[in-house]
Amino acid sequence: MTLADLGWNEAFEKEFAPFQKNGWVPARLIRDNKITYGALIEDGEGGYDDVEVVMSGKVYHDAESDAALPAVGDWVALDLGGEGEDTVIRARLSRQTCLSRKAPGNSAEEQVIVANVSTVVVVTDAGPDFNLRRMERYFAVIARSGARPVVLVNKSDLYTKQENEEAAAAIRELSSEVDVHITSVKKHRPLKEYFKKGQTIALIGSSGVGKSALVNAIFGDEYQWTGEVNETTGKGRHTTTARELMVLRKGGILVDNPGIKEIQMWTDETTLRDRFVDVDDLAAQCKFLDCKHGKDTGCAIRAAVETGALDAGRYEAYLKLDSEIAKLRAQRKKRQMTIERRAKRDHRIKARNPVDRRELEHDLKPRA
Ligand SMILES: Nc1nc2c(ncn2[C@@H]2O[C@H](COP(=O)(O)OP(=O)(O)OP(=O)(O)O)[C@@H](O)[C@H]2O)c(=O)[nH]1
Ligand SMILES: [Zn+2]
Repeated sequence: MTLADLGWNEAFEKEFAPFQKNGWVPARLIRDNKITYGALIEDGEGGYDDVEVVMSGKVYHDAESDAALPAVGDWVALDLGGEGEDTVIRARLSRQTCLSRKAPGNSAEEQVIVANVSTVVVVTDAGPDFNLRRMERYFAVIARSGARPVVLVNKSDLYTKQENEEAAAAIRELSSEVDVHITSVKKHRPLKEYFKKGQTIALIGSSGVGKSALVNAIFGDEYQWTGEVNETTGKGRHTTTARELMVLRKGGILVDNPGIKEIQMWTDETTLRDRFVDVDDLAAQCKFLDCKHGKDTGCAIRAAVETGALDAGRYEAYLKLDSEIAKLRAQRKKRQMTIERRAKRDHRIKARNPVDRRELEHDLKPRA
């Protein structure tokens, strides 16, 4: 195992040269804990070590926004420190790609999900999951990241050859950049081809399209990819020691991080809303701002249904929209963990600065 297996390349090497002179070592961040980060470094014996590291005050102060702070997937320069000292991130190398989304409630703020992703694989099917609008949104997110877009039209065994091919062709129409493959859990070779040494791969797509099944079909013997946080305990595999980047023995690095799911749910919600822009426009004309569009006086939506301007079926679907969105949001809430971590940034950052952290630990100690 070398740095190249972790995604290291010439451009990083070049940028790192001045740091090397300080005796710092390159490391890739694979985990974002509350207080620390997890990082992989070479162990000098052909393998790598998983170490807990903290950020230097300088790295924090130099960051102009949250998005500029080190994130999972970043390459950093580590100061290993002496006996009993913290291992400290002294610098973050430039990102070659960056998968991110806009933070909720603050469209100007960018949330970095994973840095230095080579390929984002969107999994869908030719059946109920097929939605070109949503696909466009995925493509927009991927294009912004700089990663390579790939789409798998999965579960091909459940649809006719023609259905699969039409779905694939329609997706190719959306983007000339994208590689589209027809796959099934029995025919997963196309996905496997992207797992090359040093390549970082993220899989995205609706629940139940077969992401876990595909990954398990390829790597099942070395890694059981559950794809989901355990619903009942809320803990699942995302414990403090979980790796959000999995280095696979056969080559490639799999992104396994709750933020990916965030992107997907946000995309779903926007797509859902988007189907009803015309009804939303009508709603703006209702007499009362809090109109429930039921028996309320002056409801512009009901009026449109009565005149036949709006289809009754669409009206029913629109009334369900809020509850569908509420359902999506409830799912999202389960992942609030990640977002809360970011909201507590200052506290956490403080905690990452070794000097401040000692103070903080002192403050947090129960008083005698
Ligand atoms: N027939 C058929 N079934 C499949 C295929 N791929 C996955 N499935 C089944 O679809 C179901 C859902 O698959 P998962 O791999 O759990 O889906 P996922 O995308 O990981 O879903 P989340 O973890 O909720 O995001 C499982 O019962 C799989 O066995 C396929 O190619 N063909
Ligand atoms: Zn109304």
